[in-house]
Amino acid sequence: MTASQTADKDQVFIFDTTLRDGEQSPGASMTLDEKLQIADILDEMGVDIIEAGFPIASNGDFEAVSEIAKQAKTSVIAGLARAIHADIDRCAEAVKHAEKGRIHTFVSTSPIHLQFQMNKTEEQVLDIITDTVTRARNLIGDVEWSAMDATRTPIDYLCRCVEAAIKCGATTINLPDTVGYATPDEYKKMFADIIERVPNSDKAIFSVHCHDDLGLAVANSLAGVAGGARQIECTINGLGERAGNAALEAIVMAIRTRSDALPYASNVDPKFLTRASKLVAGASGFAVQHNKAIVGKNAFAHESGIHQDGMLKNAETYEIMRPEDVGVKATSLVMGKHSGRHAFKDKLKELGYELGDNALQDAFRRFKDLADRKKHVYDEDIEALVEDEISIAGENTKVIALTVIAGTGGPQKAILTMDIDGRHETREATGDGPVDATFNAIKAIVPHEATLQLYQVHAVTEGTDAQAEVSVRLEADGRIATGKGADTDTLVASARAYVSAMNKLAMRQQTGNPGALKAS
Ligand SMILES: CC(=O)SCCNC(=O)CCNC(=O)[C@H](O)C(C)(C)COP(=O)(O)OP(=O)(O)OC[C@H]1O[C@@H](n2cnc3c(N)ncnc32)[C@H](O)[C@@H]1OP(=O)(O)O
Ligand SMILES: CC(C)C(=O)C(=O)O
Ligand SMILES: [Mg+2]
Repeated sequence: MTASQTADKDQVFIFDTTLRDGEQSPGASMTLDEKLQIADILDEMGVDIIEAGFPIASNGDFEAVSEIAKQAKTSVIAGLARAIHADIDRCAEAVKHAEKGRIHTFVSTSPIHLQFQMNKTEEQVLDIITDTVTRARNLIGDVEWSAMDATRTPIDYLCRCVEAAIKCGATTINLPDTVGYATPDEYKKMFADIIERVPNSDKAIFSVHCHDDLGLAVANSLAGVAGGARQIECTINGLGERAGNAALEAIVMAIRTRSDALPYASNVDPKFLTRASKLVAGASGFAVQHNKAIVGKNAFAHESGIHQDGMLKNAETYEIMRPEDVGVKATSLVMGKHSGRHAFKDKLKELGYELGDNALQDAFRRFKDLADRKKHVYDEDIEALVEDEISIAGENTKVIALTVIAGTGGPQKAILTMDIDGRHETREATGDGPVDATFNAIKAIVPHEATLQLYQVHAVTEGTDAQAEVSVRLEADGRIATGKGADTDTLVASARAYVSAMNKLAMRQQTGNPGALKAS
């Protein structure tokens, strides 16, 4: 594989290490079946190289790399190996089933790693590089060599290591920011310097591999590419050691979306990104944070009124990517306390309601009140609210305020204020339970003799903050009327439902006056 130029854009190779570095996240172990599914989608989406595991680590890892190697259609399948013959041989054994296999061998180069992890001198490590890269190259034509902790390695020594690896046949040179320490400028300069100083640097493709300890993994990866690297090592959802690796989806979409500033091309088809993200989240058990770039639940969702208004006028006002390009069906305008009238009206239209100006204003005011009290406002909530609004529109007897004192002490007491033809009246009443007290308070304000035939409550949605939808059926003079009320407070919904039934009954008696209701 060689770096090529497509028109005015340089090709960057995407190297996915979800199944190796990603799986190194504590608690993210995946089964063989899950790994095969993930590898399959990575292959299909156009990932150039899949690092399928670390074959010496366990028999399970060996089997996973071998099986993925067998199933791969177009991707190169790589396995990781320390700078140890046994690791390299085991890796070669696992990737040999692939049409295109790669051994990825690595060794530490930084002073702190040489002293404490490896207990070796610089010269000893140089000999190890020569020995192990040569061994790998004798087993396979595609060898990647990585300088573990490259970004904390003195540049002169790093140049010598890279030179030795290329001399022994490494075709890819990876300079990882193993501990997520680099800044973008430093990382870019490191690549530019090494590529300029190392003899035969053009014989290998240089690769970035960044960790997110300082939240700079994607920025550093792109900076490394600006410095001359043409392979990017990354993971789906940024899964990986500690704070994770650079997120593949962010890299791919940054390159596509800002092709003006980042003149590179990748083979990855972004339509698969959402599916791949869900698959990895499910297999690893690491849920994706809602505000994660590209694949987070909120990446294409808007709740605030000003943004929703902008989105309805032109999606480019607040979105720099099209959701369908990354496999998301559509942008969602989430109704909540920050939403405005434009989005509310649009939502009503979607739900099949066309309200007049006044009804719309009333419904919007009630929606805002509801959103203040309720964490999630679902379509069903809005439907219940609008149905309630429609049923009381034009009624001249309305519930204004209700306070109920309930509990074990009894008797339960309701203090109710109602609007009757523009006049406010307040009464207190007790009852056998809070609903009975509430209905007695209504009767105290509007004395009538209709009888209650049915009282029914159901929750509009799930959760303790769900709206209650109450149905009340009243009967008078052989006529029957049913009223509905909806509110997060079951008693308020009950009062509304009762008053609505009362109003309807009065209309049916053609008096229009609930106070005129008589018992049959
Ligand atoms: C930055 C990275 O992501 S590096 C990859 C990290 N991933 C993993 O470690 C996951 C898989 N690892 C494993 O299953 C195990 O660690 C194994 C099988 C590789 C090794 O297990 P063990 O032999 O029990 O060794 P252990 O893990 O305790 O210690 C690591 C040994 O490897 C050595 N080592 C570490 N990196 C390298 C390297 N690149 N090349 C050669 N030796 C290395 C260490 O110095 C230490 O050797 P020592 O025993 O002589 O001190
Ligand atoms: C093994 C290497 C490439 C690595 O994962 C790192 O240095 O972070
Ligand atoms: Mg890593």
